[in-house]
This record gives sequence, structure tokens and C-alpha cells, in this order.
Amino acid sequence: MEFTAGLMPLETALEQMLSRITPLTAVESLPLTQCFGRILAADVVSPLNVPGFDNSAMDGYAVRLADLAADRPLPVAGKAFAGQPFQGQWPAGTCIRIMTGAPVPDGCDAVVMQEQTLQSDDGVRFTAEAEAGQNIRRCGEDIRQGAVVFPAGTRLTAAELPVLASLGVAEVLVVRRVRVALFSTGDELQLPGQPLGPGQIYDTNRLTVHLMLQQLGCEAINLGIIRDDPEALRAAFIEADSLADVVISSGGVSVGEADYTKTILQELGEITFWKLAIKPGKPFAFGNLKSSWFCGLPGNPVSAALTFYQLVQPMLARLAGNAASGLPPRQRVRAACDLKKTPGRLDFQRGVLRRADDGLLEVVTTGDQGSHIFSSFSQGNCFIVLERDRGSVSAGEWVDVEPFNALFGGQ
Ligand SMILES: Nc1nc2c(c(=O)[nH]1)N[C@H]1C(S)=C(S)[C@@H](COP(=O)(O)OP(=O)(O)OC[C@H]3O[C@@H](n4cnc5c(N)ncnc54)[C@H](O)[C@@H]3O)O[C@H]1N2
Ligand code: MOO
Ligand SMILES: [Mg+2]
Repeated sequence: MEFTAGLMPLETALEQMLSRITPLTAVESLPLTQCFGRILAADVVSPLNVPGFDNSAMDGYAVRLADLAADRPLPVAGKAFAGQPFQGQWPAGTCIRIMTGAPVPDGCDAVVMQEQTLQSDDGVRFTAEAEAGQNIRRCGEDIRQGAVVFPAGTRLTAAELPVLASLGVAEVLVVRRVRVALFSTGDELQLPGQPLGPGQIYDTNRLTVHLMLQQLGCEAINLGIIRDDPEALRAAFIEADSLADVVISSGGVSVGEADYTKTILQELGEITFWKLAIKPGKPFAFGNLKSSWFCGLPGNPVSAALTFYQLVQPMLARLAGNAASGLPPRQRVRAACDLKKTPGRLDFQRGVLRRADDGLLEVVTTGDQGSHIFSSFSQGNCFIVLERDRGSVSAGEWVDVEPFNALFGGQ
């Protein structure tokens, strides 16, 4: 049986973090090409209709239904191109040659696609029934002038930014980027590219955090590796606090004799909470320094990535004014194998979500779930989220999964 008394549930921890944090108020106006991943600071109200006019969805002929009823060839009275509307009078008993995207001429009931016509010297014959409105894209059917297109708090991606371009918007008001200072702690840590001494390992957490911050559109201030020495740590905390909105460290938050993170946090600021009922990630610490928020990620690489993902990411989203948490929804699927679990902590195992032979989704473990097995993130594509009080799972039982690829920059 695990020792789990006094551990805070994940939801309570997240609530405490989010309730303390207010979004940044500083904003800047940027051209759309620089807005990827940024958060809208004000509602965008559409200055126009999109489409801006009724236009053709096909290359073909603009017709009046009354003329088609007569069932004789219709001479072509003119042409309409995208960017070059038909101008002039449209005589009864004729049609207009029209291209995709061209404004439909006044009085047009329908556009008949070219493939449903026969052209001859007498004019155009129509080989299929035409319905009123067919192949006409109506003014404002995508976006109405005056409508709120995106509310403040929307994260701008390649889905939203082209919509703003379609409205003729060139620059948009976004929240300034969240500044995050990060460092790793540990006497055993070495930089990749350098030879390893006895007992040393390469620093991976700083890269994980740096990449995840990039992915979230934050400004990352990377302060390197800090030794397990209270003096050095104190100096790093003070520098980080002076530079950033949020300070993120990894390592040194447990109860070992070189675990100084909490001591320094308490000395320079306050600890809001420490120790969560989650696995991995139990010793995660949250608090504040003089002018910044502080997140102490556990040193084990999977624990660091998981706590960043589940707690720091939603917190950064809130600070950036992002209305969405950024976490994908959980879904319930069948476990395709047994899963080992001890009751006491909410468990985030790594799994592979896949389609079973019967077409339904199922999940299978990536294997060893130790919090040092970082390769489980590239072998898997989701967390298998097992409830706190649940014990081991047998194949065929239902479990929650939460896809995680997005934050790692995958598909
Ligand atoms: N007596 C107890 N010991 C431990 C407990 C506990 O409850 N009681 N919790 C364990 C859990 S769970 C975790 S998680 C770790 C957290 O440890 P720390 O945050 O203090 O981190 P360290 O001791 O500095 O390192 C732990 C582990 O991770 C490796 N590490 C650290 N930083 C990095 C890095 N930047 N890149 C790669 N690997 C890193 C480090 O070498 C250690 O192996 O505590 C348990 N102990
Ligand atoms: O919480 Mo630790 O993160 O179980 O390895
Ligand atoms: Mg430790």
C-alpha cells in the first residue's frame, strides 16, 4: 500500500492555481503572420460580409429559371469572371457565361455547371433540371457583417488567422507573450555534447520544458543547469523572478538531502501547495516569488513532462488570457491489455490508442511505466487516466484516455 495521506487531488491543485492567476493585461498589435499561437486581446467584429456578394460556385452559366422553362437554347449574352463582373443589361432569353468566384449577375436564379450543358451555334442547352439558388454562394453565408467572429481569448492558429485575412484585417490586438524563465537543478546533470563524468546524466527536462513553451507561444528564458547548492539556487531564483512572469524549475522538490527547491521557494516567496495525488508527478510544487509564479516540476523526466502538461499548461493558458485550457477531452475506450495500478493516486499511464478490428477504439500500454521511461511518450499517443481509487485493470474494462501528441508537437 502506498503512502498517500495528505496528497492533494489534481483538480484541487489546478483550481487553486487558476483561481490565483489573473490574465496579463499588456497587449500589442501585430500583423497576422506574427500572430500564430497568440491570444486575441479583444473581440474581432466583422467589418464585412463573407462572401461579400452572391457568387458562383462553379464554372458554367448563370440562368433565369423562367428562361429554362422555355426549353430552347439560350444564347450567351456576356461573361462574368472572378474579379471582372458582368456589366450591362442581361436580355431575357439569354444566359451569362460565368466562372467560379464571379459575382452572379442581377436577376440570376441559378448557375448550371458546364458539364450539364451542350454548347452550339444556337446557344447553350441544359441537360439537367436546375433548382433555384443552385451553385450560388450567398453574400454573408460564412460571416455576417457586425458579427463577433472570434471573442477575446481565442488562440489564433492556421484555422483562425485566414478568417481574419478574409475580413481584410491586417493587424490584430493580441496579449503579450508570457515570459517564462526555466532551469534544471541537479549536480548529476550534464549538457548534451559534453562527456559524462561518473554518476552523471544528460539534462533532458530543460529541453522538454523549452519545447513545450515554444509550442504554447511563450517566451522561454533558459537559465541553464543549476547545481544542488542553496547559494546557486537562491541566485537562480532571484534572477528568474526578475526576468519572468513564471519561473519553472525541475528537480529537487522531493525529500532528499539535496532537494533544496522548496526551502528556497519558502525563503524568497510562498508555497501554495506541494505534493499531489497523481502518478507520476507527486512532488510538484506551486507558489510565488516576489513578482512571478513558481512551478517546481519533479526531476523524473516523465513526471516533469506530465505535470507541465496537466498543470503548467492550463496555468500558462490562463495567464495568456486563453479561454481554453488546451487539454484535450478525455474519452472512454476499452483496455486491450491488463494494466497494473495501486489505489491512492490518479495515474497517467502512457498508452497507444488505436482502432480495433471491430472498428472501435482501444488502448494498449506502452510497457514499463517508470517515471524515468521518457521513450514512452514517443511510443505512445495518449495518457491512460486511471481513477485515484481504482486498482489494476483487466483487459476488456473501460478506461479514460487523453491524447497527448499535440503538446509534443506531433499529429
Ligand atoms: N523518500 C522519497 N523519495 C522520493 C519520493 C518520495 O515521495 N519519497 N518521490 C519520488 C518521486 S515520485 C519523484 S518524481 C522524485 C522527484 O524528485 P526531485 O524532484 O527531488 O528530483 P531529483 O531528486 O533532483 O531527481 C529525480 C530523478 O530525476 C532525474 N533528473 C533530475 N533532473 C533531470 C533532468 N533535468 N533531466 C533528466 N533527468 C533528471 C534525477 O537524476 C533523478 O534520477 O523523487 C522520488 N523520491
Ligand atoms: O511522482 Mo514520481 O513522479 O511517481 O516518479
Ligand atoms: Mg530528489
